[in-house]
Amino acid sequence: MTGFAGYQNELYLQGLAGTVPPFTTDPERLEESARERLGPGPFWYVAGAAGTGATARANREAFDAWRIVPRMLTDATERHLGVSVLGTELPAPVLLAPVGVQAILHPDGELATARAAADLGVPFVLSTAASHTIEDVAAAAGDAARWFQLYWPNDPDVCASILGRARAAGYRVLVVTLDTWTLAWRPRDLDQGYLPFLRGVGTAIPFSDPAFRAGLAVAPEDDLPMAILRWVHMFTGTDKSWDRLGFLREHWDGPIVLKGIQHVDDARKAVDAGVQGIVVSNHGGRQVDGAVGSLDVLPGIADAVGERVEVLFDSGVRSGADVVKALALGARAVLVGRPFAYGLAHGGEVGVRHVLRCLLADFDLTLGLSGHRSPAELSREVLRPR
Ligand SMILES: Cc1cc2nc3c(=O)[nH]c(=O)nc-3n(C[C@H](O)[C@H](O)[C@H](O)COP(=O)(O)O)c2cc1C
Ligand SMILES: O=C(O)C(=O)c1ccccc1
Repeated sequence: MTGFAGYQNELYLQGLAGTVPPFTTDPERLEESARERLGPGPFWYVAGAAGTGATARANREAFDAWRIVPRMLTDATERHLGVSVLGTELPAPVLLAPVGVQAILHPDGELATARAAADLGVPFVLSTAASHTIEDVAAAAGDAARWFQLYWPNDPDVCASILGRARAAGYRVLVVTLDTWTLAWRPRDLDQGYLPFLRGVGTAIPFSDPAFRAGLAVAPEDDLPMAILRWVHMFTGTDKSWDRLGFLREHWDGPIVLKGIQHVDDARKAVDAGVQGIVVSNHGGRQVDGAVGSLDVLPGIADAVGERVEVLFDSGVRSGADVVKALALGARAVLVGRPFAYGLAHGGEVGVRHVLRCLLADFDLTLGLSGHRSPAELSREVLRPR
């Protein structure tokens, strides 16, 4: 067995030789062991969700509401997992979601994640709230696909400067996150008094930005709280609107993807705005409590937009079966968040690579065993409601 499923063989052969994998292959156990490794601050910051956690639960329930109906004797021994996303061939329909402040999980943070992703050819989406700069992460990623996620600063000079840096450093796709113009009510973080951002973790990009620094009376190194406050003010606020997307278009000549779409009408507005893609996402349940599961809204959105924008999906993807379900319901590819963050916490680059290889192997095998040779063969016919 070759391809991504080869990781299964590798692990069995290691087992034969008396060794077991350095980290668990099971996503739930991985979360448990991340909890043991990390302090409560970082662990709950990553694992936590908005309010009562109802949306994060709804994300998982939405996956559980669908069941795969396997087909036999289809000869799915040879499989091709590759998909084309926004003009690039990816080895599999999986990307790493933008996750900020990765230095709370491992000192190498985004550098380690970018290396692991590059090694597998999986695109890594760098968050504006990263712990390393745009340029350093680009260097770590080498030739691999680079995507940049924007927390859209109110200050146009700072926004233009950050976008210019990302373009100059070779990032091609811009992901604009719409659902986090302020942080939600997150009781875990409030009870712990833990927000990494307020400790200056996740500020590498603004603090290294000439336009941002030019607006400060005192350098961030000399007055950290003031610089953090200014940045928080800059990326929170409600002055964004659909008509202002033109500003981003003027400053970005590659594909633009809007992240955080949950309503069919917003998906249609994205089409009208002329962007190239959307991420159907509720931020892993971290923003609106009591919201609909992200997978529940995917089919309606996919139907509404058709081929006019590329539809990506995230929030709650944990297994190969989840990837099959999201693709069958209309996603071209999925992004994963927390699982790779736990991998990073376990072993930096090696941990992220392990988690990714597990997910890709699981997807490869689930796709094949359910009778399919490629993502293109997945449609709603493959699923049944529970
Ligand atoms: C710790 C953490 C930090 C995140 N930071 C960002 C971020 O900086 N920008 C962003 O667009 N999304 C961010 N997200 C949301 C993810 O991109 C993604 O939407 C979400 O994690 C998907 O859900 P999952 O964790 O269930 O896979 C973050 C998520 C987590 C868990
Ligand atoms: O925590 C998050 O979900 C998130 O998106 C974020 C926002 C600001 C800084 C770091 C992460």
